Amino acid sequence: MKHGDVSGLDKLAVAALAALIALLIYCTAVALLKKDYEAYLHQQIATGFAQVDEISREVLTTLNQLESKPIKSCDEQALHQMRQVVFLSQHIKDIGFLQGDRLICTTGMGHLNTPVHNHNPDFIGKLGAKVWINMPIILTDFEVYAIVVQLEHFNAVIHRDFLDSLITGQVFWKISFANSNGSLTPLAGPLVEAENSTANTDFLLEECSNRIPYCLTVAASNDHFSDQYRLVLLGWQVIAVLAFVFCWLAGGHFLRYYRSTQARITRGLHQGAFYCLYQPIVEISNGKVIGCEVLARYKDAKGDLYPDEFIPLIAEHNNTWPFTRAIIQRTLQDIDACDGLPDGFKININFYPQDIESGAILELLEHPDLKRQQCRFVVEVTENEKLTSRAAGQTLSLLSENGFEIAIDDFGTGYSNLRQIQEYSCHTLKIDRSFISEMEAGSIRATLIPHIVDIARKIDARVVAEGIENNMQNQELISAGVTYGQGYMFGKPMPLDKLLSMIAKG
Ligand SMILES: Nc1nc2c(ncn2[C@@H]2O[C@@H]3COP(=O)(O)O[C@H]4[C@@H](O)[C@H](n5cnc6c(=O)[nH]c(N)nc65)O[C@@H]4COP(=O)(O)O[C@H]3[C@H]2O)c(=O)[nH]1
Repeated sequence: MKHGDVSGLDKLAVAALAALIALLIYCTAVALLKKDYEAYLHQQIATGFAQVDEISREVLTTLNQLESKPIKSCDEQALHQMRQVVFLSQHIKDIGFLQGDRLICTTGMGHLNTPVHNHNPDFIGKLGAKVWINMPIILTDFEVYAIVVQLEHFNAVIHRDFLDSLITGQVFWKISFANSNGSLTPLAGPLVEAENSTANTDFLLEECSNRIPYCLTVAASNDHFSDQYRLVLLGWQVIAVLAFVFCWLAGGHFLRYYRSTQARITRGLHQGAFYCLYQPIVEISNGKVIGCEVLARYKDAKGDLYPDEFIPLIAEHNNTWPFTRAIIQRTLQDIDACDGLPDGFKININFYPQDIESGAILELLEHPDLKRQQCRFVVEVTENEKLTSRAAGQTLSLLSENGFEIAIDDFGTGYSNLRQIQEYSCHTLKIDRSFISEMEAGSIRATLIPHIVDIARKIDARVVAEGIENNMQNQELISAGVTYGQGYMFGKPMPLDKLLSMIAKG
């Protein structure tokens, strides 16, 4: 594959794009890992909720159990039963018995000489339990702040210690009481202290329970995130660097291909970059235009390409028939757009020998427009070994039988087999330009021209001399018996409207 030139700016753009892709890969990976980290934080909150749930379930079950017992006063038997419950319980540190709103005994203190009056609870739970979240309590002989839950005649005291270990991961967290006015009162957790200092809260998640009015908040810093995922992040950094190198190399390769002549040709085929010029074929004695040769040209945003650049590449990449089909289509469009071509006007179209050998060219027989036109379409094909095959001979005969003329291009330079040429009734032999250009030098090749004229006469074919550039060549060709010709002397390849005005001028 022939690659195109890639400028410094192109290289820079590819490097920038590769860097962008690598960055995008890395950022996406980090974003996914952050999501994963957030899921981990959610999990921490869920663990906290589960603990509070477990405690509240134990408290309510215990209080309901006690309530179901026939305890009416605070005698020794009742205290014994209550102490049994405390002993078996995991979280309850003390149980109290109330008459009305007066606490008259507790498992820790026994009978209270002075009953304690309850003040208003902080909240009343959905099942009717009254809850104080920060009640000063005398447990045995020291005062602590505890959570107290009361259901009818009994209350349970829970140490606030459990609040300090609700979440064990290495993250900042806090538990807050949700006040009835919607505000939050922090109760415990490392984040309460950290918030007053320099807590780094790049990640901050807060969830509230819908059963008990409290919320759990967890916060973490980017540093902690990076610590957690150190190895994975390193892995993604390596992947990003590899992605950069890969994209950079692949991008460079793609760009070289994109800029290559081959890629331009392939794109041009789909984008209509090919167009046609028409070179007049004349009667060389009087200059009368009797036909033309269709010559392909290419133009895109990058500029022009000439046949010597694109014709071989099209063959190399097996695009011969799509290309020829596009040229025929373009020619028919041009002809349709202007009238005034004389009847029997010959339109020579160049074909690749491989499309004749493969039979692809037989598609012409299905083309209604090629039959409808008043012109004669001439299949012009360069001498080539492919034309010597039996299949190629049969194809050309079929075309000839169906009204197409056959012209052998660059005659005298290749593989022509006279017997075969006769078989498929070739209509025209085109003498290669090199014979004409060497006429003035009197080369051996130039002396062969009368022989070609003789051959043509024998097979009943016309002779067209290519590349006539001056009158001296023209006169000599007339003397050698050549009737038709084309060349800069009569006209260079030109747009069809110019050819038409040339015909009109006579
Ligand atoms: N120096 C000089 N040159 C003259 C003169 N008169 C005509 N020419 C050039 O000679 C070539 C004649 O076409 P060709 O022998 O079929 O040779 C053609 C033909 O083999 C091929 N080609 C062009 N268009 C097509 C196409 O549509 N299909 C195929 N398969 N081949 C094409 O490319 C070749 C080159 O085409 P072009 O560059 O257009 O070159 C054209 C034309 O511009 C002259 O007086 N002096």
